[in-house]
Amino acid sequence: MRKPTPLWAQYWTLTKPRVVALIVFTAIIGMLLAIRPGDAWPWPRLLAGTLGIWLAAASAAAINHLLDQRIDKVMARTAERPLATGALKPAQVLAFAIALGVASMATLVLLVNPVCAALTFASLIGYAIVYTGFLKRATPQNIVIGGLAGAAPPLLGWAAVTGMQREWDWAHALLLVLIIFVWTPPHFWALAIFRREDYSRALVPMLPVTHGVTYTRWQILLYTVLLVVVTVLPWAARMSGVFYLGGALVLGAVFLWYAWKLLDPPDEFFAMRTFKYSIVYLMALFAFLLLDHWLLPLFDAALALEFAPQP
Ligand code: HEM
Ligand SMILES: CC(C)=CCC/C(C)=C/CC/C(C)=C/COP(=O)(O)OP(=O)(O)O
Repeated sequence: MRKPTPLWAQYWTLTKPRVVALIVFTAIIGMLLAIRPGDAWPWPRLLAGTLGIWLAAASAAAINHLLDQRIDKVMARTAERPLATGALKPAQVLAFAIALGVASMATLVLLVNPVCAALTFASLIGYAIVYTGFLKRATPQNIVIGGLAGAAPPLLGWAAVTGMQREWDWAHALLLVLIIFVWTPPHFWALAIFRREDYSRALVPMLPVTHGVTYTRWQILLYTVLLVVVTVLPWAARMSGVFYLGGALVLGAVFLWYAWKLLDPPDEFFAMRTFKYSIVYLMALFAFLLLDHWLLPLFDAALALEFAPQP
């Protein structure tokens, strides 16, 4: 007999821990890119910003569980979620989501800054209410438009550090948002192809259900080409250097290979492999942005010291 899942683990599931981990990772990278080499590190804002953004994303994820109970019960992938199985009651989930949301706003308003708090609140509403409550049920463009909320974290991180006061803050942070925004359709539609029967049974109008698999595969390829183009922009805007550019192009070439092969896949699991690669891709791309911003200047400084003329 299977051991029952402990109560704390049911609440932990509500926070979509793995998705939110990557969301917070992109927010932290937004923070670290906003600090220029030579600036002092604003540790209290970095820590409180990370906590506040995590709390908001976790609150949004819990609201998503609450509003999607009917859908989650019908889909095989989500049928074990705490509300679908009855392990938690809607009132418990609502209380948990409100507690996380209030804690998030208190942290961001009191310890970070109002710009970061307002943008984070807008993302929370964007995902939990606009995407989950309306778009998801209304149009196959749901994840394209709704993707804006999931793409916002680097901007939230950037705002935590700077308050968006300096020249170029918006332009640079929005480039990072644009990358995740364009990444979201290939990320999600690859999974949706594999899980299309789930969505069809739950009457959710995802693209493979409304427009078919072949059309969705072409859309994935189209967005992947666009993604490779937009990932060049941080280099073109002189925000990042050639180390980042090289990494982005290699990662992009592999993503293009997946998207191309998905047009005529070797087996039905290939869409799932493409989905998994999309996650590795985003983690690695943001790691390249960070290494390029922080490690290369340190390396250059060490080299300059080594070869500086001796007095
Ligand atoms: C509207 C935008 C998005 C949609 C519709 C979407 C959809 C999904 C779905 C349906 C799953 C499967 C979840 C599961 O089975 O538990 C998933 C997994 C995942 N997503 Fe997304 N996603 C979106 C945006 C994002 C963003 C912005 C990130 C991070 C920056 C992200 C990171 C992940 C990760 C890391 C997983 C794997 C979770 C695991 O291994 O359990 N997603 N996504
Ligand atoms: C404040 C802030 C940064 C908010 C962003 C919050 C957030 C958790 C975004 C993740 C996007 C996501 C997992 C969408 C899938 O929802 P779905 O309902 O289509 O997937 P499901 O079927 O797995 O529930």
